[in-house]
Amino acid sequence: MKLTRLLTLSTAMLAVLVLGMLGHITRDAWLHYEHTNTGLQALRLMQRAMVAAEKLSFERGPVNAVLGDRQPGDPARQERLVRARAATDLALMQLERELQADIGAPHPVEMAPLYRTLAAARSTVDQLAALPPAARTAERLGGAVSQMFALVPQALDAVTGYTLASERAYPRISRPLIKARYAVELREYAGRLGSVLTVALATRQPLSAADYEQLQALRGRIAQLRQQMLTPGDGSSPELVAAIARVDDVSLGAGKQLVAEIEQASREGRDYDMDTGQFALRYVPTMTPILALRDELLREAQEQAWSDHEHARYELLIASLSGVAILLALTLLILIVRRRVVVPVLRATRAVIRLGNGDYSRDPSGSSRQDEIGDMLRALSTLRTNSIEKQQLELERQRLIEELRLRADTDYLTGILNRRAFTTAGNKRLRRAFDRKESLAVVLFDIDHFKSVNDTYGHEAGDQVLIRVAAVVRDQLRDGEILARHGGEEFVVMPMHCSQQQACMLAERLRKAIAEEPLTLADGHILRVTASFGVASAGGPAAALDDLLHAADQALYRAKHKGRNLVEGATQDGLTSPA
Ligand SMILES: Nc1nc2c(ncn2[C@@H]2O[C@H](COP(=O)(O)OP(=O)(O)OP(=O)(O)O)[C@@H](O)[C@H]2O)c(=O)[nH]1
Repeated sequence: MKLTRLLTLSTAMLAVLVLGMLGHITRDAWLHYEHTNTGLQALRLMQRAMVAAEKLSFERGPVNAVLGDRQPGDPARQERLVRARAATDLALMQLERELQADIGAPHPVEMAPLYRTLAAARSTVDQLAALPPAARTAERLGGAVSQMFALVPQALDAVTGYTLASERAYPRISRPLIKARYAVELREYAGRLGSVLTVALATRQPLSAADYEQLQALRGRIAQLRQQMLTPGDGSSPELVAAIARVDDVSLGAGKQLVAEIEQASREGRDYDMDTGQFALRYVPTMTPILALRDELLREAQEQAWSDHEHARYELLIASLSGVAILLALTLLILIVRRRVVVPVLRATRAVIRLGNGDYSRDPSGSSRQDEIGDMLRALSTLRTNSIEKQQLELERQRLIEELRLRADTDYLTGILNRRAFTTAGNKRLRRAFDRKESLAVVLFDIDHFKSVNDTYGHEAGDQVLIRVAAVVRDQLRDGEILARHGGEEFVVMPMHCSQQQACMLAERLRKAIAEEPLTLADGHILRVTASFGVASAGGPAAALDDLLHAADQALYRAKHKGRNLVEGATQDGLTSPA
């Protein structure tokens, strides 16, 4: 697998793994954060439901006052009832508005039935209050009070439901929430304690046996709730301890005392020194410390919930930022590896391939990096330099070999082929002519009276004559026609395939050219030389080169003998067949 492909695959796999892991962590953090958001909303709903329950409890005070009032009633009492009902309606409306938002859990309160029950209870109260006091029988009064009692449990159900939802999101606030709910219940039962007296106070009758029983049960429940509010050493804050002390002092102290006084008067058969309205005016304020206690507990729970919520938000932020940082770091790492390792390695690979193919055009070094890759590139650069030197040496060697070969084949004086080279080239051409069944001829010529040139003008002049004659003949020949110095002042020509007659014609042309060419010597002398030619050809069954040369030599001898400066062709007798 190619390195780039491997890197791409590894990068993709790593990215998938890291993204998956980061996605999982961030999703968890997000879900936890969402969970705490839901918890906060549940907490708000719980508070609203608590306030609604409290207002429903509170409304019973003015109701009792109106039910025990004369006819026509006291406007102040009416006014207090109107205000209490408005406060209840506002609390219920706020609860309903809060419910509009979806918290992702079934709502434990149905507003429509609550509104219906409330409307019915209020209607009963208003009808009863409109009657003359004598017509308000204990039974009817008890029914109205019971209808008012029935409202609060519905709100308390909502409180319980939202308390559980809040606890799920914030397990740590479980204890203050439960205690706050106890406080709401405490307020309700303390209220009921006063409401039990309504019938007796309104009708100016002693408390019934059922009233005593109910009072007893309520006191037991209140004592139980009080017990659960504060257990020794449970780490409650000083503010909470103070709030409970105030409940003990005011609600459970003064409030209970007021109820006990009415109860005492009832037992003794005395007339009550207050009606329902006066009782409510004194009794209802004693329950305020319970609400203060509830608010203190809620404040504690809220603080804790906000702290947990902030922590969840912080964790989500950290998870998101860490994810982004890890992704950035990974991307940077991959880019660095790609730039600093993969790309140079690929460059080095291409350089090695180039060097292997003998392409030294580019230097792979080009880098001042001090790591292993830099070392490798420098080593490749050195290899390239060495290879270039080696290549140059090889070229030089080839050139020298070629030069030596040329020198071995070349006559040192005239620059034309020497006898050895002619023998090789001539034999080759003769074989080819034989294969192709072509005729071939040789022209042998010798400078006439050359000894006298040497003798007259000196050996060097003789050399110049040899050089000039070779040049003159060379100019007369076409490419492919061989000219060689056969020895001394003797030359040989092997034209392209031609007959003896054609060869004789060529020889004649050469003879004329030599004879007509004035030769200027170094000392200024001009002389003319002639040459004698012997021509021999091998047609049909070819002759060996030596035989051809021999026949040509014989013809040349005859030319000399006949007076020189002549062309003489060989006779067929002068040839022998090749072996
Ligand atoms: N200057 C010079 N002379 C050479 C060279 N090779 C051979 N000779 C001379 O060529 C001469 C050949 O002489 P001969 O064989 O007698 O022939 P010739 O004088 O040319 O007379 P014919 O061939 O009969 O016309 C000799 O004097 C050789 O010394 C050479 O390379 N340079």
